[in-house]
This record gives sequence, structure tokens and C-alpha cells, in this order.
Amino acid sequence: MSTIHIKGGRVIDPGQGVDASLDVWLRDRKVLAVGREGPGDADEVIDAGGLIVCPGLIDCHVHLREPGNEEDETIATGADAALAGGVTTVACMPNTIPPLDTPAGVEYIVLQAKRAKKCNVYPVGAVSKGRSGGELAELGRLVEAGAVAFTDDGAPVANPSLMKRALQYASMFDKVIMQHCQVMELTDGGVMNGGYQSMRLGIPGMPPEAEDIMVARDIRLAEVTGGRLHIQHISTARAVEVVREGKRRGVRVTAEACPHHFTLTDDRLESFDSHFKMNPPLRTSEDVQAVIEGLTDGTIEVLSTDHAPHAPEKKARELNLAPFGIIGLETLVPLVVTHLIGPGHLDWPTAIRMLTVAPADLLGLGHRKGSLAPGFDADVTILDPSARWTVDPGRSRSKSRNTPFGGWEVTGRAHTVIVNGEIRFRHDPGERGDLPAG
Ligand SMILES: NC(=O)N[C@@H](CC(=O)O)C(=O)O
Repeated sequence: MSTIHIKGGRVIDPGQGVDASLDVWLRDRKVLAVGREGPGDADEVIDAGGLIVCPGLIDCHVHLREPGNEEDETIATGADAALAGGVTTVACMPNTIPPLDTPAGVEYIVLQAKRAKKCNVYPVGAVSKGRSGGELAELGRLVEAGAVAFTDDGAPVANPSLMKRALQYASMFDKVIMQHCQVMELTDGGVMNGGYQSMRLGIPGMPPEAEDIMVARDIRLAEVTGGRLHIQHISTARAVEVVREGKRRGVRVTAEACPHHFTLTDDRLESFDSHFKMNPPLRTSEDVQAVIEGLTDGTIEVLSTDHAPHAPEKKARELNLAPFGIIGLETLVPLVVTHLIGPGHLDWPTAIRMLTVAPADLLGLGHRKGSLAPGFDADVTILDPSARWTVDPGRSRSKSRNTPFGGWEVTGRAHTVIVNGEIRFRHDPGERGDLPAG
């Protein structure tokens, strides 16, 4: 029976409506108490003075690459990068090789994550067999094996009839269909956002309407089926507006935004640097502003990373041949602090909600994760809200280095991370890249 006492921190637990200087006690892999009085006999005491103590952060959109592309990432390395980013739970995407479209594939992820003993990993199953968009996967069997949601991420579920059936069938298990919204016929061969910059640079574009159209289509399908729809990595102003309007009609639609879509714009591609190549692509400043407004007004309720590691030699290829995607687990917190909380777009409780109780509810984990209520899992993230440091790709715990944020001076980082009642990450003070306070 081990007890951890986290004392003197600012406890922010939006699920419980808590934002106060309180102590937290963990015992036997569960939250024991949050308050000013607790058991005196702790095995470990953590001084959280000047720090933020919150439920373990949950990232619902992470590519771990295992099985099949272990040269980019493994479950162990990705789950370790999550810890360094303050993330205690990830939902991993099914675009592995083979894809997660069978119970055995889902069970493999669960087993490998347990062996790694880093962050918690929950598999997201494929919607269609082989992620081919042709035939529904056996969703019920995938749920039994441990799938917490379904997506064909990396590809849309393009066939509207299949999408409609997926929404209907998944709702039998109260699971969400996460959609990568892209009309492929409009983006074929595209490398960056389609618009003024792509024309100016002579780079094939992916027009925003490729996202807008599928978002609108799928919201209508969710409306007629009553199914649960989640819009992944939303990136366009029109998509945000369509989600806002769908919510007004009572449609069961949620949405997530990733840091690159609220910090970067498509003019960055003038560098022809593939670290600015991801899908959906970087959009215009109007789109960035709309994503921020969507976060501010609650249209977008989840923050995620779409952590998409690619080995350096793959990203070193010329722009139109390099794969889409960037890593993000270790820059999530600093980019949220620096570019959402710092400028006043979000307050701390709202930002923490988007990384705890909101993704927990999305993944059906809200009864045990995403809050510090007594009896909940002892997953705790302790953040240093004022730490200033410089992003150094070479120090990432990911196997890959493909971040566009290298060299950025940021504020905020993970201090201590506890998973299942065990301290699994401590930031070592004076680490290279730390900047003087002030
Ligand atoms: N988001 C990305 O840019 N890349 C994703 C797949 C995808 O969604 O295209 C990946 O798996 O690399």
C-alpha cells in the first residue's frame, strides 16, 4: 500500500470544478483524497509549490506506428514521449501495418503498452477492414478486445453509406466514430493548403472545401442516425462554423484541434521544409483565428496532438515526396500555455478540461480517468506553468525528430508525471534548453 502526498500545488480539476491550492493523496493506484487534510503516513511527498496539479493529460490522437513502422516510433518510445509531454494516457490510431482492424491487433497494442509501462495506451480500432473504406470492421469484437473508439485516420471513411452504418453500429456500443474529414478527389496530389500561397509557390494544393464538405456531410449523417461523430484535427474556418451550427441543432458532434492548426499558417511552406507538411495542411491566418475562436467558445472541446512520427530520412525527402505529419506530444503543453493561455484565449481550467475530462468522456473513460475524484485512477500531471525553455528536436524522447517547432522559445512544461500511482517521469532541472526564469 504506497501513498504519495502531493502538497501545496494549485489543483485544477475541471471535472470536479476545483481550482485551488490543495493537497492530493494517492494510494494503491487510486486517488485517495484532495483537500487540506489527509493521511500523515506518505511514502513519497512531492512539493508542488508554484506548480499546477491536474488529472493526467489525455491525448486522443496519437500515432505510435507499431506494428509495422517501428523505424518511426514504437509503442514504448511514443508512450515515453507522452510522459515527457505530461501526457498519462493516449488513444493510438489504427493506421499501423497491419491496421488495427482485428481483435488480435487491438490486443497486441494493449499488451505492448502494458509491457512498456510508460503512459496508458488505448487502441482506436479501424472503422473498415484494412482501412480500405469498403466493408465495416467487426466493431463489436474490436470493443471486446479493448478498442475505445473507431477511425480510419489517415484516410476518411469516404463512402457515405458505410459512414452512416458505422455511426449506427458504433452507437450500439456507445462508441464514437472519429473522422478524418477529407474528400480525396479534391486533394489528389496535394501537398499544402490550396489557396493563394499554393498558387504563389507553385505547390499542388489541398483546398479547404475538401474538409468542409465532409464535415457537413458527416454532421448530417450523425444527425439522422443519432450516432456520435468526432471531427479529428479540425483546420478550416468553415468546418468550425459547420460544427458550431450542428451543435446548435443538437447533433452529437465533438471536435478536436491540434497545436499546429492554431499556431502556424500556410505561408511557412515558402521554406519548402517538409516539417510544415501535415494532413490536414496548415491553413490561412483566418482559419487559425477561427480555430482559436472555436476553442474559446467551446465549439471545439478537445485538444490533441495528431503526433505523427516519421524517421528523419523519410522527412528529408523533397516536399512532394515526404510523408505528411509531425510529432507533437512534447510540445503540446508549451504551445497551449504560450499560444492559448498566455494570450488569454483560454484560462487554465478550460485548457485543462480540453486535455482531461473532455477526451476522457470522448473515449468512454470518464468514469475512471480525467478527474481527481477519490477512487479515480491515480494518473496525475504536475506542470511547471512558468518554465521557459527552447524546443530542441534532438532531445525528444520520440524516435523521430519531425517537429516544425525546433528553436521556439516556449513557456510551460511537465514537471512530474504519475501513471497508475507510479512516478514515471520527473523533469531533471537544468536540462539543456531550459531558459532563465523571468
Ligand atoms: N496527420 C498526418 O499528417 N499524418 C498522419 C496520417 C494522416 O492523417 O494523414 C500519419 O499517420 O502520419
